[in-house]
Amino acid sequence: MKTSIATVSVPGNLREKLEAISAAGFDGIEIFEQDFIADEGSPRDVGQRIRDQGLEITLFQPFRDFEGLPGALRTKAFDRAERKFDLMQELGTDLVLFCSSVHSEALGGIDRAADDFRELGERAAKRGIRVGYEALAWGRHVNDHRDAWEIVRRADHPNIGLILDSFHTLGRKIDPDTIRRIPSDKIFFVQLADAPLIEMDLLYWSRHFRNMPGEGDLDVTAFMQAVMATGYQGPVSLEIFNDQFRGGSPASVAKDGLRSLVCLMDDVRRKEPGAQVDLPDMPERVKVSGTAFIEFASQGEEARNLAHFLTTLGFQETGQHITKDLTLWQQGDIRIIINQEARDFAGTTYTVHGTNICDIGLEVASAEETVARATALGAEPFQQPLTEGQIDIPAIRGLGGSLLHFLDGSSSLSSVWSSEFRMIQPVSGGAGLKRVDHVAQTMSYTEMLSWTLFYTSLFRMGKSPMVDVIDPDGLVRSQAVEADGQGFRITLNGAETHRTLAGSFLADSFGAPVQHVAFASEDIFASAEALEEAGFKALPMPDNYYADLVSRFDIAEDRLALMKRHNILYDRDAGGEFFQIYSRPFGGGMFFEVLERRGNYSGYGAPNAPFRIAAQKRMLRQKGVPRK
Ligand SMILES: O=C(O)c1ccc(O)c(O)c1
Ligand SMILES: [Mg+2]
Repeated sequence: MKTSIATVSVPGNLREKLEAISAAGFDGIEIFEQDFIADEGSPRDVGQRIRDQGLEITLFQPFRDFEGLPGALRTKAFDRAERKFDLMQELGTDLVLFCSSVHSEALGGIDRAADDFRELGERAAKRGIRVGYEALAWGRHVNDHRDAWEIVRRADHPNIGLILDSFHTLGRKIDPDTIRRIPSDKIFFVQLADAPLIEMDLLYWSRHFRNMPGEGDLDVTAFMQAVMATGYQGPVSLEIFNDQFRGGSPASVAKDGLRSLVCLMDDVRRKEPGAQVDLPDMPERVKVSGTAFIEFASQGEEARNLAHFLTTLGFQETGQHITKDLTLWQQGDIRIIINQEARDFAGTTYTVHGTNICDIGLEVASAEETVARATALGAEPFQQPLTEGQIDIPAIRGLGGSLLHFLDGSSSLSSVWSSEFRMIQPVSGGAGLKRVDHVAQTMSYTEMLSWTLFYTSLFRMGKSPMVDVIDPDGLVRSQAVEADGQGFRITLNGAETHRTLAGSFLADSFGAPVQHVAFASEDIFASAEALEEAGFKALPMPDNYYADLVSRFDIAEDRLALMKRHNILYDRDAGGEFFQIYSRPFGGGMFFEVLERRGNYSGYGAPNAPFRIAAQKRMLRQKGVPRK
């Protein structure tokens, strides 16, 4: 399988783009004409530079407004085509994309366009060039791949073929199965892009919101299944116009591109048994059933404060590591580790971020398969020297360089707690916190799609619709990614400015990955009592909040009084009810949340977010943290 990506998909200048695309491991590029024009090199030099990076030019694009023109305009279009053929020969590529015309004077008619392409095919053939025709979703007369195919079919020339682009087909809600009837030798090239479902003008949507397959809401898998069912064996190429990527890093955009492409093609071969996809085998997405542990890196006074904080949340120190400076804190099924080692991985993250969550342990169906799949998709396996008696737990790098460790039911891994920790007291019920409900990771907005792709390509996890969280000082976008069965949930919070609570945490901690952890209780009121007894101080919520709550929901007086007393926040959706208590901030702006879901409430209390963020900012100011 030949993998390719359009230069327009990657940020930077042409040199930076090529370097990143080559380093990511692509076989080729579609050279977007703008990127070539902006470069100072001659066509020959640029072509050579591309080949020197080990890349092939799979396509030159786009050629606009060719077909259907009358008289002199038609002659001019053919002349223009000849000039671009010259350029292609200098660059060293034989395939060009002609997109359907948007010219105000272009005339319609399938036969007229077919005649133009037949004549163009003759001219192209003399140069050994092939022309692919793509229906832009907003083309003036042709905006559907079925019409483009009919034109190509009637042009009936070996040098004229069809180019398919998932965005134009799926964005117009055209059934991708219509592709199955097209002969594969007439499909010259295939471009792939996904996009979030947003109602807007097709052209604007395409030029600003496309994203990598799997990052959006279009069924790119069904599209590619149909393409592969024809027997197509040509390049599979990403063509992504996206504003977030333009502001991102060339290396990570290119790397994500290859991850998304490999993941897509792996899905395609599983769902479309006839498809011939020559990719190395990899295990399928792995099921995550829960959070095995949350590990903090901390030192000295900060570590003592954290330990005390955990005590007020009902945790008890239950174990100590046999060789390392690690303490284990438990309550219900929750395990928290405080790692005070100065030298190993945790120590390094402490130096950079201060107290932070440096490692999350996940319970998965197979730890070995998780790492095998992650590696096949370009994630970085992690290893550090083991001390005597330490078990080698499979791990990879996750967000912000933090770690994800994987535990499964295999005997060696499941014995880690008993073999590596000396138990000092049994686990108690504490304040009734049962398990980790979710972990909230913070990142810059430009990185959000990347981490969504990371989780959904590795694990059996799905994303829920993005919600806007209104911070008094800016917008934070929040994307929940949830494991099938809901045993592990993560919210990805993308900050656009450092003035938001998420953004200032990110800036102050130099990119620490986790801002808060939420624990699930099965009786929030009992937990609130127990927390109070343990010395926990909730984030105070203003009376205005509760006055508004009673106006929006039917809440009995005595219950409202209890909620007010314990600073319990409330929400309800079609599935059920939701209660939350926030802690006060600690460390560099981290916090905990205690929550109870009743019925099938599936959200995260987004309507409460503006009020609790305002309350958190108030607390931080009272603590003397300057407002940015
Ligand atoms: O937005 C455009 O004009 C444009 C150009 C070339 C393409 O291949 C495409 O899909 C869109
Ligand atoms: Mg295209």
